[in-house]
Amino acid sequence: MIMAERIHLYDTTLRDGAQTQGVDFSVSDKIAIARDLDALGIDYVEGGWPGANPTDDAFFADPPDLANARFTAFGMTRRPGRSAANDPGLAGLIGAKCDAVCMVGKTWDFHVDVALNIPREENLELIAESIALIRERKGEALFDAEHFFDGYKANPDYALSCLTAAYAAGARWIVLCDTNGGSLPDEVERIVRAVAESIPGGNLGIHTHNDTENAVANSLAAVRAGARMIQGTLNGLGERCGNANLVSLIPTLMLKMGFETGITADGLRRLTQVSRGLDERLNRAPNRHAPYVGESAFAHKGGLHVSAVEKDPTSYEHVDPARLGNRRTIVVSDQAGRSNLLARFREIGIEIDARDERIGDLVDLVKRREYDGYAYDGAEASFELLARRALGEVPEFFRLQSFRVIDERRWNAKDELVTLSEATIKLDVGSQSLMTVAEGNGPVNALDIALRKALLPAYPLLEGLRLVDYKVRILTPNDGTKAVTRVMIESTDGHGERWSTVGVSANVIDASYNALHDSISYRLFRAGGATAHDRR
Ligand SMILES: CC(=O)SCCNC(=O)CCNC(=O)[C@H](O)C(C)(C)COP(=O)(O)OP(=O)(O)OC[C@H]1O[C@@H](n2cnc3c(N)ncnc32)[C@H](O)[C@@H]1OP(=O)(O)O
Ligand SMILES: CC(=O)C(=O)O
Repeated sequence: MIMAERIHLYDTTLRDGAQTQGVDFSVSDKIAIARDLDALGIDYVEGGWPGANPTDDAFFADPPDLANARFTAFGMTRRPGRSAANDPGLAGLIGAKCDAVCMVGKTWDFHVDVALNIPREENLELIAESIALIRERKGEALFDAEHFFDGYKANPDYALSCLTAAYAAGARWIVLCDTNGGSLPDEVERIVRAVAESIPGGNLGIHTHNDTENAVANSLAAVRAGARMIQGTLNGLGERCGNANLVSLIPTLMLKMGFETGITADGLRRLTQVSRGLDERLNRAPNRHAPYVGESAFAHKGGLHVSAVEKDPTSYEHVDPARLGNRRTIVVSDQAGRSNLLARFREIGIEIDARDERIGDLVDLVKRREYDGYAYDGAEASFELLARRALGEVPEFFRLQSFRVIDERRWNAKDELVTLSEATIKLDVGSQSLMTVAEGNGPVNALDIALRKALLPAYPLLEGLRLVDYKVRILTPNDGTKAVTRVMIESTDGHGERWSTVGVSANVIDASYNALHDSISYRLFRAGGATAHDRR
């Protein structure tokens, strides 16, 4: 049996990822992320730079126990004018509780001249002495060759002599860094091949940045040329435009290029969860379009696509989403055909004969409503109601007679400027006519409160219903303040269930009411809805 070649995965989310503008990990974030990476099967988890800030000091003073990964500290070669043994930076690395140390060193003559401002020979001493000391005191030293590709293009002999100094001093991995992120895949492949020939036996790694949107492609080019370690981050976090995205690289290496990594098939199925878990921690919306793990990565919208996917998913899927822990979704919109509707019906549990003529009517209705501004591909609950109403399955839980909303902006008794809204709503629930009034901090909030106040006695299960997201989009911007607006609402029942609804109107309050009406109707319908208002 031919054994697959092994790629070693080195994660720098907690160090280069922490250099992302707007990202600020706490110690507990770092602990949780390190554990996720370890459970995934990453070989090296770089925890940060001990000595650089109190968070990293605290993290390295009491690091998490990792079952598989080598917990790694990052730092730089010694400062000029000091011995390695007397360098405070190296002392911090030696004192850190870790299994390995990765040190960045200069390899571009321009940087040695300008940033360090020392003779080029001296930089070779910085590298060799620092690597040798770390190797002796910590067991494993890795060398991040900063600006290697720019350095090689400017002065190949000098750039290579820096690598040779690190290798001869005992660096286990020599990692070639595209620090400014400006290299292209053909250059990376050519240069890595040349290095592999110049330093035979050296374990080469690659560390790329995404400044030309080529960090993943550059990492793969380096692997083609012989690199066997990839440094990258979860979701491509990192300085400026980010680092190579390990979440994209891992499945490509394993499922397409046939490499072995420390990640098992079970680990791979955790990838979607790990990627989205990081976004959750950072309070960011996950990228729907992220390859392999995004919500849209296996979402089929075009009618032709869905028709074929229904027959065999491999017709429009390059890998099985289940292998990444992701799932297939079928989207209904104005790009849909009968197949989209039938697939969605199956997903939501509607049983209908594929030849039923109401399906064609519903396709036409969806297309007309999308033309008017509705967007059902982001409002699954509104689509389900539309479909079930067309099939006569949704009762009228309440009927609006009228609503009125008043906004008031005034100075209060404390001489502060306040804006308050008041909504009055009249509606029928069964044979009862009701009227309620409520105040809110804005017109939609007041309307929402008034609506629920009226409905709660008849439908107590609405108690936990909350709006978690509210988005307004102007659909006809050229109409100025007369523009048609689309409101998308995301609601929760307070027990983890979430659903999205949509409303469209030239009046933003009216559009909001439509979306609220669908949100409440959907909640009542899902609670068993086909019977009337007295459900509790
Ligand atoms: C390519 C990369 O992403 S490498 C990682 C970059 N990440 C970070 O910088 C985040 C953590 N850094 C820090 O907290 C701080 O920069 C520290 C604690 C490391 C150093 O802080 P300071 O001592 O205040 O120095 P400062 O950051 O202003 O400048 C860096 C110094 O290191 C020197 N230096 C840079 N690279 C190296 C190197 N490989 N070897 C030795 N010295 C170096 C610079 O020449 C500069 O020296 P100077 O002050 O004599 O001009
Ligand atoms: C080491 C590193 O982060 C870089 O060169 O980009």
